[in-house]
Amino acid sequence: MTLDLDLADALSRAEGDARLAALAALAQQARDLIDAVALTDVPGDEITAVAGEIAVLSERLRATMRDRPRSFQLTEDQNTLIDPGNAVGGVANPHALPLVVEVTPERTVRADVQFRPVHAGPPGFVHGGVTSMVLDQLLGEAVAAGHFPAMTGTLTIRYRRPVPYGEPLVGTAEYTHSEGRKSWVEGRIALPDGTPLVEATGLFITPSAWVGLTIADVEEATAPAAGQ
Ligand SMILES: CCCCCCCC/C=C\CCCCCCCC(=O)SCCNC(=O)CCNC(=O)[C@H](O)C(C)(C)COP(=O)(O)OP(=O)(O)OC[C@H]1O[C@@H](n2cnc3c(N)ncnc32)[C@H](O)[C@@H]1OP(=O)(O)O
Repeated sequence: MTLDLDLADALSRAEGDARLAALAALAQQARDLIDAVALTDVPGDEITAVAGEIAVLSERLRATMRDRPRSFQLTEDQNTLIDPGNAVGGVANPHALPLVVEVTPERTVRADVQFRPVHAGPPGFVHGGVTSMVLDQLLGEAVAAGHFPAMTGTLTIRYRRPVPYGEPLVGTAEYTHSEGRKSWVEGRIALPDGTPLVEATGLFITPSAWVGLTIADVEEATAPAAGQ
C-alpha cells in the first residue's frame, strides 16, 4: 500500500516554510524556558517577576489562536510530509523533544535521542512514560515507513536499564509484518554502542477509515481553524 497521491494536494495547504521556521524557533525558545523553569535557583522575587513577564508574552500569542493542534502538512516544495504539532516530533510543539526521525534505505527508522532534566523520573534517570512515548512515536513512524500509517493498539515496553538524561542515545524501530489491518513493529532506545536500555513491541492497527485514504478524511483531519 502507498499513500493516495491526491493526499499531497489536500495536505499542501501548509503554513509557509518561513512561518514554520519562525514557529520552530519560538517552540525552541519555549523548550529553553521550560528547562530554565525546571532548574532555576534564582531568588523568589525574581521568579515572581519572570512569571509576570511570561504572562504578558502568553497573552500576545493568544491574540489569534487555532482551535485544534497543527496536523500533517507538506513543506512548500511539496517534497516532505511533516507533522509540526506532534507531541514527540513536532518542531512547532514545545512539548516535543523534538525527535527528528530518519527513514533508512531499508524503510526502518532511526533518531538521535537526548533527554533533558525536564524528563526526570526516578532519581537521576528519565521517566519511563517519556521513553515509552518516544518509542510509541518511533514505532508509529516505522509502520508508516515500512507499510502503512496505523494507530497504536497495544504497546509493550521492557525497561532493561535506567535511561540517563543529557547523553546522546539512539532510537530505532522496524516494521516486521502485517495480518490484514494489524501490523507488528519493534523498536528500542539504546546507548550509541548498541546496548539496549528500553525495548518495545507494538501491535498497530490501521483504522478501517484510513484504508485507501480519501481526501475527505484528510481534509477533515487537517482543516485550519476558522479565521486561519
Ligand atoms: C487522516 C489520516 C492522516 C494520515 C497521515 C499519515 C502520515 C503518517 C506518518 C507518520 C506516522 C506518525 C506516527 C504517529 C505515532 C503515534 C501513535 C499513537 O500514539 S496513536 C494513539 C494511540 N492509539 C489510539 O488512540 C488508538 C485508539 N483505538 C482505536 O482507535 C481503535 O481501537 C483501533 C483503531 C486501535 C482499532 O479499532 P478497530 O475498530 O479498527 O478495531 P476492530 O475492527 O475491532 O479490530 C481489528 C483487529 O484488531 C484487533 N484489535 C483491536 N484493538 C486492539 C488493540 N487495542 N490491541 C490489540 N489488538 C486490537 C482486533 O482484535 C481485531 O483483530 P482480528 O481481526 O479479530 O484478529
